[in-house]
Amino acid sequence: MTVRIGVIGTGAIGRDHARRINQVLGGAEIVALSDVNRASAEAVKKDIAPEAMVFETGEALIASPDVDAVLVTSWGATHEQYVLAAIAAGKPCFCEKPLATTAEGARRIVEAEVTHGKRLVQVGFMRRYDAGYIALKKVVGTSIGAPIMVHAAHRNPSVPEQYVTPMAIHDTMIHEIDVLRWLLDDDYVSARVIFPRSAARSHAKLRDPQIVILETAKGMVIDVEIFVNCHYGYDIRCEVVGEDGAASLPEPMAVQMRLDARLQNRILTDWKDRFIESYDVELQDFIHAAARGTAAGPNSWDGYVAAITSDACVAAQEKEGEIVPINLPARPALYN
Ligand SMILES: NC(=O)C1=CN([C@@H]2O[C@H](COP(=O)(O)OP(=O)(O)OC[C@H]3O[C@@H](n4cnc5c(N)ncnc54)[C@H](O)[C@@H]3O)[C@@H](O)[C@H]2O)C=CC1
Ligand SMILES: O=C1[C@@H](O)[C@H](O)[C@@H](O)[C@H](O)[C@H]1O
Repeated sequence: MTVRIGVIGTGAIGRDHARRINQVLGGAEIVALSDVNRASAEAVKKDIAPEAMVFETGEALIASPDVDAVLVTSWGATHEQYVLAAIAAGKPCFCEKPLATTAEGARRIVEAEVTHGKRLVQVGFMRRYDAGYIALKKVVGTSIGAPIMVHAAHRNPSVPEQYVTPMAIHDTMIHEIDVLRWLLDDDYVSARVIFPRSAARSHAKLRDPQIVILETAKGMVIDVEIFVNCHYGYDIRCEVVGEDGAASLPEPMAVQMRLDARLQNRILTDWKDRFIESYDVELQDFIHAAARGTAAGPNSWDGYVAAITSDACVAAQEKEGEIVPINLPARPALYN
């Protein structure tokens, strides 16, 4: 079966996901596109999916009998309405992070999916599909023994002036919030944020860098440095310290050069390149599940937990240095 997919939001990542579905992956084709900026959808049709229909609204795209499954890649604040519409239509839906911009919104999606009674939603936490994180997960709790601490860093070379302090959590660190919970098989119980002096390249409305300290239910302590104007490259680091040893996320493959009396490795500068294979694998997983009328991978519950944790981290930014508790409701059986 070829899964007929409609994409809502054809900006940077929507276009890239459309490209991978039509040109890289198997088992699906892009049949529908929609964007509030119609010219953007028309451009993706012209360049990537000439057979696709362009719909005036995301809701019309979801309702179309020609669409089997939906990709939501519009701005974060619009995700909830489209995911809820896809669930109401009984169609599998891949939603980019965040699942919703409020914990309340994510809870509404969980409730709708639970009422539907079957998984339909996959959240775009692609790091769970990254070969490096998968290899790291294999040694956590085995070769290095039970984990005790994690030291992680998320560094972007630069961000635009509109990027303000809370975005460091719900736009950027949300990836660590999800992947570390998955890596450690644990949940968070508190968050605390510490700000060093701001870097010279930071902006007026951004305190950058910052360090978030999370504690987990099993007693682990995690520090995550978020530095989004680090200048030198896109750098994702993660070291897990266990009872018997420590393990680090592998560096992305890079040719090592001996040049000009220096030993050199290129450092990537763009998240699109750093996780290119993970995006391919996550979407292939979505296609396989969608062909069976369901969803796999990170689920709505993971999106909800990430939203609750993000809110706590933002509260912790505002109460600099204070410990903010994180309380999770009971997990519905659908997500066990
Ligand atoms: N997993 C990952 O690593 C990444 C995830 N993202 C997520 O993907 C989403 C999109 O990000 P980008 O592509 O970078 O943004 P973008 O701004 O390049 O594209 C978003 C598109 O959505 C359209 N749009 C906005 N509101 C809409 C609505 N109500 N209905 C239909 N279309 C609408 C805009 O016109 C724009 O074309 C965000 O939620 C972002 O957090 C973005 C980058 C990386
Ligand atoms: O999701 C992403 C972007 O939206 C975000 O702005 C970046 O900071 C992340 O590194 C990237 O993976």
